[in-house]
Amino acid sequence: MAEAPFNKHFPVSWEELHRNAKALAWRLIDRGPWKGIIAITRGGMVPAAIIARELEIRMIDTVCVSSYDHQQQRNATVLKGVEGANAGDGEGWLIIDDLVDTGKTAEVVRKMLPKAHFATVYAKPAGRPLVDTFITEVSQDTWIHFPWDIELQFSQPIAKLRQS
Ligand SMILES: O=P(O)(O)OC[C@H]1O[C@H](OP(=O)(O)OP(=O)(O)O)[C@H](O)[C@@H]1O
Ligand code: HPA
Ligand SMILES: [Mg+2]
Repeated sequence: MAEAPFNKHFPVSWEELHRNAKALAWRLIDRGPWKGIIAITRGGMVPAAIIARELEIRMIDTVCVSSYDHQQQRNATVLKGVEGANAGDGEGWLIIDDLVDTGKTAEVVRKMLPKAHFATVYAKPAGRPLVDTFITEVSQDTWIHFPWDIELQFSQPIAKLRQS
């Protein structure tokens, strides 16, 4: 498959992620009570932890899905479904992921838990119809760099960038 054309880059700091995940918790609190959270690994575990803390939810399970090698999308492969939580058709449960991009991951997980409420911090237009609640939309050609994938490093002065 050809490399996806991500023309724009959107780095997210830990503070920004925390603030946005907390904003998501504010949106979700009045739609509960929630029986528990299903976090989509791995990216969903960080916002899921923040939301669980804010909503005082201690029942948390995971659905383990893998669909990207860095920016290269593969088929969404389910490595583990919901096991311990007894979530049934998902009624009253929250599914949390960091983002929806093409919506492939969301599609697979929605089939497993059709009545669950699917929430993400970020959404791109193609995935947006599959999410019930999200906080920030970015364009389809933007790659979001999460804080766990990046580190502080030297940045060229703008003048130097102009010269190259
Ligand atoms: O809407 P989609 O096009 O399916 O993309 C969104 C999914 O891709 C990323 O996960 P990834 O499979 O890269 O695994 P990770 O969470 O372990 O990084 C992200 O965390 C979402 O789960
Ligand atoms: O924009 C993205 N950023 C990080 N992981 C992703 N997985 C799909 N799209 C993205
Ligand atoms: Mg993921």
